[in-house]
Amino acid sequence: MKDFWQTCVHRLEQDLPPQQISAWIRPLVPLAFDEAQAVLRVSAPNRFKLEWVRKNFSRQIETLASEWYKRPVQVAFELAAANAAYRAAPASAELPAEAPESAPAPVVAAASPAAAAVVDAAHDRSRLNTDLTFDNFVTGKANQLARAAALQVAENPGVSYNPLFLYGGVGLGKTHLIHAIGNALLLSNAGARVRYVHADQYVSDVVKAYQRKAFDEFKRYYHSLDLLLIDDIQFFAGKNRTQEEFFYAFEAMVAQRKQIIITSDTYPKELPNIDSRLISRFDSGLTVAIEPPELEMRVAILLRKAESEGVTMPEEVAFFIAKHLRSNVRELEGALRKVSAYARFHGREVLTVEVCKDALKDLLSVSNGQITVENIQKTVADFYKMKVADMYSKRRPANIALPRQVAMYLAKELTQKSLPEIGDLFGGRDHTTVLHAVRKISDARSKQTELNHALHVLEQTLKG
Ligand SMILES: Nc1ncnc2c1ncn2[C@@H]1O[C@H](COP(=O)(O)OP(=O)(O)OP(=O)(O)O)[C@@H](O)[C@H]1O
Repeated sequence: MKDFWQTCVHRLEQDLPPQQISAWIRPLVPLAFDEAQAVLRVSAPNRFKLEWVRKNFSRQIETLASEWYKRPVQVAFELAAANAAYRAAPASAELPAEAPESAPAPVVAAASPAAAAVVDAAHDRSRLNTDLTFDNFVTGKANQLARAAALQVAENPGVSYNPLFLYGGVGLGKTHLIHAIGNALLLSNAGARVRYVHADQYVSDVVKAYQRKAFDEFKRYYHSLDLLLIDDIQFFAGKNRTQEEFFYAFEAMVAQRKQIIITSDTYPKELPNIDSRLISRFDSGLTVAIEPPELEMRVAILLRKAESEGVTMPEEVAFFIAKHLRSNVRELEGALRKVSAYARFHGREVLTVEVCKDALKDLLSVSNGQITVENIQKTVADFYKMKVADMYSKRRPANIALPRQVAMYLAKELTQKSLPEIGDLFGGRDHTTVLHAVRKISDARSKQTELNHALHVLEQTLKG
């Protein structure tokens, strides 16, 4: 094992420049070779290094290991024990430790060992996922504006659009794009203070700061950032203390030309239960939508993701999946995982349309249009013993309003219809009424067992 590793490093030294060897290869520690599984375990000192090495050097190391052990060897990278323990600590408990350093680190090129150490530390603090970059973000009509704005902000933080407000439906790449901005900024300026935070986490940080009477530290930390990426801001709804704190952080950062990027499932004026002074701030920079991807883009995404996972996907297969699954990118990723697992399990080396039809049977029956809004209205009306006509009527007694909202929720969940289309099919209601119903039922479902059960029965009935 030791001999192998020495030889491996020696061989890599012949191919790679010395800075890369000292930045990425020397910090690795060979742990063990598992004879039975032919797996070589190697540890990396931190998550950033681990991901970088896995992406950039694992093939070379695997080839060398396979030559040495005379059979195909896989390399498994893991975090060094001390760091694994650090990563496992709850995020919010680390808040005080993340207080800003006194001076920004200098801008450094990412390849030198010193630079690598700075980038590592910055990534660990920032909570960025280094896998989400501009390079692997597929662009099409649906997101080109958002991507262009994101690039612009990554290149000139704090001076172009502040805040940048990105909104769109679930699974369309908002989170991906804001991580890409953070990663790009850290690559060009490893000393930048970047922080990604989900709105929920921010809310719980506010609560903890309140309990520990640590608001000064909390404020100092957030106000000192160069780039704050805050995801899913709709989760601030009704959280008044959080909104107030965020308002101060926002004002302080924008005044110092520090960049704020916000994502949400809807545009600022549509955000329910958010203070109007915050809403007007959200809208004061640039607000851009990310739309659902069009067919060609869905195909491109599937092909790109398949390739990066080492799956050979013929174009006709990608077209088949993309034609049937239209709503979002997360759904496409799920389909790709399902299809490749199915093919592996059934020993089918080549992905074909037939394999996809079998593997995606459940998903396809929903998106094939077998479930229509009319069908949902009838099924829900039967279930609640009311007249179908009340689905379209303007009457609003509670015994009608709830089933109608349930039907709207199911229409959004089980069909490809947009909110305005659903509104039309429910007696010409506004899309905001549908949105309200979808949110209300989805929230109530997570809290009320009885409602959840009813929805489950309805879903099963509709899916056949
Ligand atoms: N244009 C794209 N190119 C490549 N991958 C994408 C693209 N858009 C989305 N993805 C991938 O799809 C998945 C879902 O995207 P993401 O989490 O960014 O969605 P989101 O809009 O933040 O959704 P949510 O509102 O549910 O948080 C991620 O794995 C992401 O990497």
